[in-house]
Amino acid sequence: MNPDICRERENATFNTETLTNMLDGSAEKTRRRREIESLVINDPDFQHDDPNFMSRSERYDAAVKKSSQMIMKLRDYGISDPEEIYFYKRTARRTFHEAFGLHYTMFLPTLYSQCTPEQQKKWLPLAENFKALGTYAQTELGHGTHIRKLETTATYDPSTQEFVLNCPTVSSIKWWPGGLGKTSNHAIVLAQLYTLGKCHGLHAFIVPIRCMKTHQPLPGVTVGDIGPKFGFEEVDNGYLKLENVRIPRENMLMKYAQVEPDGSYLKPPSDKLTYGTMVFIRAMIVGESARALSKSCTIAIRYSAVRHQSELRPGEPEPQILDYQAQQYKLFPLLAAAYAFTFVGQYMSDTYHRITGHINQGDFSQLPELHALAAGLKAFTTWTANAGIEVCRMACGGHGYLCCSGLPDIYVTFTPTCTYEGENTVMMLQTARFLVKCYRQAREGQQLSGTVSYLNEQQRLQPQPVSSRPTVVNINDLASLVEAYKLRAAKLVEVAAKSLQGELQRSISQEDAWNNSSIELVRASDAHCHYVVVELFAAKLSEISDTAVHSVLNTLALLYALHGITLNSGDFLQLSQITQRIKALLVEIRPNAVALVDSFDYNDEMLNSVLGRYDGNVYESMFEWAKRSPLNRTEVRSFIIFNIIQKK
Ligand SMILES: CCCCCCCC/C=C\CCCCCC(=O)SCCNC(=O)CCNC(=O)[C@H](O)C(C)(C)COP(=O)(O)OP(=O)(O)OC[C@H]1O[C@@H](n2cnc3c(N)ncnc32)[C@H](O)[C@@H]1OP(=O)(O)O
Ligand SMILES: Cc1cc2nc3c(=O)[nH]c(=O)nc-3n(C[C@H](O)[C@H](O)[C@H](O)COP(=O)(O)OP(=O)(O)OC[C@H]3O[C@@H](n4cnc5c(N)ncnc54)[C@H](O)[C@@H]3O)c2cc1C
Repeated sequence: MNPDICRERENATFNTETLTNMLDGSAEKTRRRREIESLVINDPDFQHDDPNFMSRSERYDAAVKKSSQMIMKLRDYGISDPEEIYFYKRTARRTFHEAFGLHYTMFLPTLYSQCTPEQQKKWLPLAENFKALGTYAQTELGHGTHIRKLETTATYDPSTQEFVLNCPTVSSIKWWPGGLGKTSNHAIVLAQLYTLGKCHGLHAFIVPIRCMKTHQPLPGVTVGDIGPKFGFEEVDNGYLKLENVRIPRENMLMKYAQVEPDGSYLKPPSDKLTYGTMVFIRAMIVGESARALSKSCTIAIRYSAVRHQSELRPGEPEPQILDYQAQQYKLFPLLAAAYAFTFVGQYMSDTYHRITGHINQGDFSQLPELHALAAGLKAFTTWTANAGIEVCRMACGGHGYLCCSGLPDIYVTFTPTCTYEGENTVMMLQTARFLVKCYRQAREGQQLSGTVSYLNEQQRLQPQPVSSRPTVVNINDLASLVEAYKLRAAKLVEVAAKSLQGELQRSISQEDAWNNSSIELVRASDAHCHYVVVELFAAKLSEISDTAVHSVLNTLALLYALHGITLNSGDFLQLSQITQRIKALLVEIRPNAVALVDSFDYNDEMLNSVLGRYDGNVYESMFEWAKRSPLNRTEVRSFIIFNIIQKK
């Protein structure tokens, strides 16, 4: 064990196991999670070479094999709890996505949430036993964001009681769905529903695309892989062109909207229920932001504890780079954000399941807030985590740029979360739409609830414009900082609403006024989400009984909130002493940095990083990894070079 990293652990002021248990929910949950992870770690079937040493085709084949192995093994172990399945899978897939990912994350959830009981009776056994292997095909070449303009059509033929599916133009070819190119034999296809000559907008259909026996494409189906990408090399994101493909009427997902045998259309309680799977994934992505950022912090901080470089004081030994204030200022606010997002991810998941429970009982009243919250927090946390992973990579110097550091793979796998499941700017604008509506309701005296109730509070407290009030902050008191973020959010929502109002008074259209206020609208949503994160971090602290853990997390929460003020100082009165306070907090966190990342409890296999190894023996393992590179399998690779040298 590296002596530096041993010393770091000896210097910690809290018990990492206590914090790990808190993050898991209990000591028993930690035990069970580790037990499941060890099933993968000790399984020779999952000991394979680094995918970075493989070609794309080899990586895809290996991913399919791994997905298949996981299915068999989970069955053999009798593991069926969704959270335990997730622990097993994330250990096995390490930093990469799995070939059957979309089947689990979107195909099955769509069947669960949008099929009638009769349709579930038919399709769930097929899908849960992987006879029907599916994906979620919504995006087209011409449209990803603007789904109301998707062009694929599903036209009902009452004479045969079938839907006829077509991609009428090049721009209507389905493009991007994960697992579509080579893996899936079915797809949930989002298409414009036409019946009795009328278009009823976007609806979801189960479409067989490959023969369940031969896996060959079915008649009228052109399908394939879209080619190499920035990352996601294990995933066969694909294209799908449908030409007069006929499916039975019963293949339209009819829990909310129906087409009768005669073609008559029964509309849903809300036309946004078709968008339900997207809200689910957005809500789950918040937790993924926390995991990607916490992994990156674990790697960068452990490496920074064992890396010695440069000279702090003449004549003294080279210090640990973690002792540089600049290095701490890079990494510790990200560590704080990783904890903040861990708590927000738990809150978002709980809120999603609570509200969808009400929706399943027919209460749709909280759907708008769920949509706005999931959209905003997905954008806010992925933007922060995406940038943070890069900071962690660069904080590791040259070695961070090696694939064996784990950081490039974390980055290329995570970065599309800013785009897929709702491009982040578009998502922030969706949240702004909800905030402006709530602001107007508060002005009219309506009582708001949930995460926007502060808009009432600000109206009641002081009638004058929020923006005219000074932001006085007690920088040592988290409650005071929460208030500052609340006031900032209220101020920026008001600024955005007034910008819209001003544009409208210039008698331009609502749509142009909206577009001309987009900068303020995005800033208002960002401020709202930032307040929600700070508020939730503070609320979590009130649940912690262990004084040592409470103290270290309180320090992180203060750092997160104060650092956020310095990043947005224009929205707060730049309090000069904040920087000094931040420096003091960095010093406070320094002895606990490694213990704080240890508490995330990532085993080496899942971290997949020679820099972030638990034992800190980075150089030895880097050298061993490099020697395994395929280029090193022979001493002389290119005889051309050899001949040139000989000719000299
Ligand atoms: C099990 C573990 C899971 C872990 C998962 C994490 C890892 C995942 C790994 C890999 C998976 C990769 C997945 C990627 C898959 C995809 O990308 S699928 C495709 C995703 N595509 C999108 O997200 C499209 C984005 N665009 C839209 O959602 C919509 O076009 C829009 C919301 C931007 C606009 O919709 P539109 O119908 O035009 O509505 P508006 O006119 O803007 O607003 C009208 C009202 O509708 C409300 N609304 C909009 N969307 C929703 C919704 N989803 N739910 C509820 N309500 C919604 C909106 O607020 C408006 O309401 P008001 O009129 O009252 O203001
Ligand atoms: C790795 C990966 C996996 C994917 N998997 C799937 C999948 O499984 N299934 C599926 O259906 N799709 C999938 N997608 C597609 C993904 O959902 C879309 O790419 C995403 O929704 C963004 O849409 P777009 O590509 O049309 O971007 P665009 O909307 O064209 O974005 C381009 C720019 O236009 C801006 N813009 C667009 N509209 C507005 C507006 N109203 N106001 C202001 N600015 C705007 C955006 O902010 C952005 O800056 C995947 C994509 C990726 C990268």
